[in-house]
Amino acid sequence: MSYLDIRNLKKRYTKNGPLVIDDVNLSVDKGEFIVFLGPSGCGKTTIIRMIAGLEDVTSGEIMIEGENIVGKQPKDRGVSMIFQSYAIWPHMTVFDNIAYPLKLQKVGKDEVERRVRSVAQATDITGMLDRYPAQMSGGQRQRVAVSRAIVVEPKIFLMDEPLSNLDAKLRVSMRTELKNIHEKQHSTSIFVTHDQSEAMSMADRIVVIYKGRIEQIGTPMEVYMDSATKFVAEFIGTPPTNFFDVTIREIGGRLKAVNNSFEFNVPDELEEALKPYEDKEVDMGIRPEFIGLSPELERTEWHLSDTVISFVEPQGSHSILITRIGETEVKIHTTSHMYIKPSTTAALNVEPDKVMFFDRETTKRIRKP
Ligand SMILES: Nc1ncnc2c1ncn2[C@@H]1O[C@H](COP(=O)(O)OP(=O)(O)OP(=O)(O)O)[C@@H](O)[C@H]1O
Repeated sequence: MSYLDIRNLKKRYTKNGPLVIDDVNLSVDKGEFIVFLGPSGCGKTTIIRMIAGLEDVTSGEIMIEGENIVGKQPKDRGVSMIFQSYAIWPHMTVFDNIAYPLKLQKVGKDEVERRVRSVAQATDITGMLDRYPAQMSGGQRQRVAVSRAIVVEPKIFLMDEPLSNLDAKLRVSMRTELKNIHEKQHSTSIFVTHDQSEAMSMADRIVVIYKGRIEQIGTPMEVYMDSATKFVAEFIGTPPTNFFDVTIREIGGRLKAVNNSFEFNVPDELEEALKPYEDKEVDMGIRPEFIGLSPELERTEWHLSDTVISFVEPQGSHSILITRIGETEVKIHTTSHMYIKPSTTAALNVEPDKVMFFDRETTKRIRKP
């Protein structure tokens, strides 16, 4: 049994309405930092509101340390939550804001003093305890909201897009701060975001959610390098994965992924997995950094196509090149500082073990058996 176990969780907002959460299962270990990642409307907020007890569960169980908390009052669940709009009270000092939940729990005065100061140290607002929220910046107010949520030492700390009201620069620095606070407090945290770079930089494990279902659970590197579905490969990474419509065919005794623009040799290790797809259409995905460019027109066994580069977007450390293969726009992320001029003709070769194929119907990755 894990620290938090979510089993067969389902949610309908109305009796005959759609299942907005459709059989979610998740186990979280004590001290983990979990990020729920997915597009707007996929159900992230609904799940954490059900954990917090702010929303009814249609069916399923939410177990914390082996006890099913479904049906319990929010205040009895040992869970704290902060929101996008950090609701702190304007008429109270920072100290009183943080102390408030402890006073509700009738914690003694000395203990309140000790815990507020200890949390304020972790969130780096010790010098501001006598201020009022109006005298603070957005980032500082969000730190007060975090302090107030963690001062009660919750079993689970839930955060619903807590950084989205902050400006871009502060957002990035608050990521590191929140992660630091998490490390110091050893809290078990669930953080909701639709921003994949926020998820990648903060999570121990990412839960990718789409249309009320979990697409994949994994470390940031796992969901990036080993995407389980077409949605995950598309949603994670900037620029996103390039996709091609291809048909699997045997040509000259070799399995190939074919369309009007290329005949690409299926990598050896995927031959067996792709054999049942012969004469069927599948989606082929390649991340922009796994397409190699040869202006000398050198073609390897894993040659995709020759092409003319249409646009170049220099990024300093690398460039993003934009081209077309047939009807498909393709983005290439160069791995060096080399500058390629627009209108350059080049051969595109692929790293064979980085090519992904997805089943058209299930959208799942076709893996070697
Ligand atoms: N109170 C409600 N009544 C009916 N439907 C709702 C209600 N709240 C949310 N929904 C629907 O449930 C689905 C999931 O919504 P939810 O807010 O959980 O998504 P989300 O992933 O958190 O989105 P966002 O990133 O935009 O906040 C959506 O289709 C939404 O329209």
